[in-house]
Amino acid sequence: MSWGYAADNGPDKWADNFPVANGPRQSPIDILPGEASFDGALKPLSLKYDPSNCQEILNNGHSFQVTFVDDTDSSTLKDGPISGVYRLKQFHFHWGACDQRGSEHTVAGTMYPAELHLVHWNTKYPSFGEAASKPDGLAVVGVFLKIGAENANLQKVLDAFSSIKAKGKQTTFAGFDPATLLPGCLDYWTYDGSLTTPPLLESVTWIVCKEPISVSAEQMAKFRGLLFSAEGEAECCMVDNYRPPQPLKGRAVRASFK
Ligand SMILES: N=Nc1ccc(S(N)(=O)=O)cc1
Ligand SMILES: [Zn+2]
Repeated sequence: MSWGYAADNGPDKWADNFPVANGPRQSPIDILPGEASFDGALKPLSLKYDPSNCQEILNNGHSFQVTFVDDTDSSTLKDGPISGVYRLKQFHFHWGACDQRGSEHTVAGTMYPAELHLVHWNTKYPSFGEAASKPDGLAVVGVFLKIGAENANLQKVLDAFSSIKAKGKQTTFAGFDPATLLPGCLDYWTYDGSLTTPPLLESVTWIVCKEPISVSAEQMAKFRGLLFSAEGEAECCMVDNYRPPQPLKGRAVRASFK
């Protein structure tokens, strides 16, 4: 049986097949702002995305993701805590069955209803797959979602959900600018971590934005209409697809802001 988020294959069982689950730099973590150290050497994030690189949207049975063409440096992340050029590969979300849970990172124990992950890979390596096994291979920008006003930019993504309700469904998704999902202020916390789903590879420089973006309660309900299950299987709502915070194990969390 493959990994998931249920009692019999969820986060507490992942170490059975992926022993790195108990490694020294696992993600997510609970971010304690009072213990994060301001680092004046941290640069502002430089995110430059080309909407024409947006390719498709798919339900992979764990989340939905929007995938980008990554064969040129036209959609990249630079600066911030990283050196070199990282290319955008995909973005996806994690969310809860109710508005009180769903994010992976927490802030002083506060859980948000959802969390956006923009996944980038270091172009010093030949591909995402190669980069994913290197300690400096990936950089993921995390953005919290908070219940508030309807988010018109996010709605463009949700409008595609009818075509990808079940696991394995995908459809063309063109011309979307992921920069429209970023908060106005790009202050961030950063630490060395991992993928938050199997294979849980310890290759991610995490960059978690302090400022959330808004999502309406009705929009969150649409996330919960997606299915973990494939067509023809017993329907299982795609909710609570988040890993809880993992031990910090001595890692430093730095802040780009005072
Ligand atoms: N296999 N690819 C993955 C990419 C990103 C993440 S996450 N949730 O850490 O951004 C997990 C798996
Ligand atoms: Zn993620």
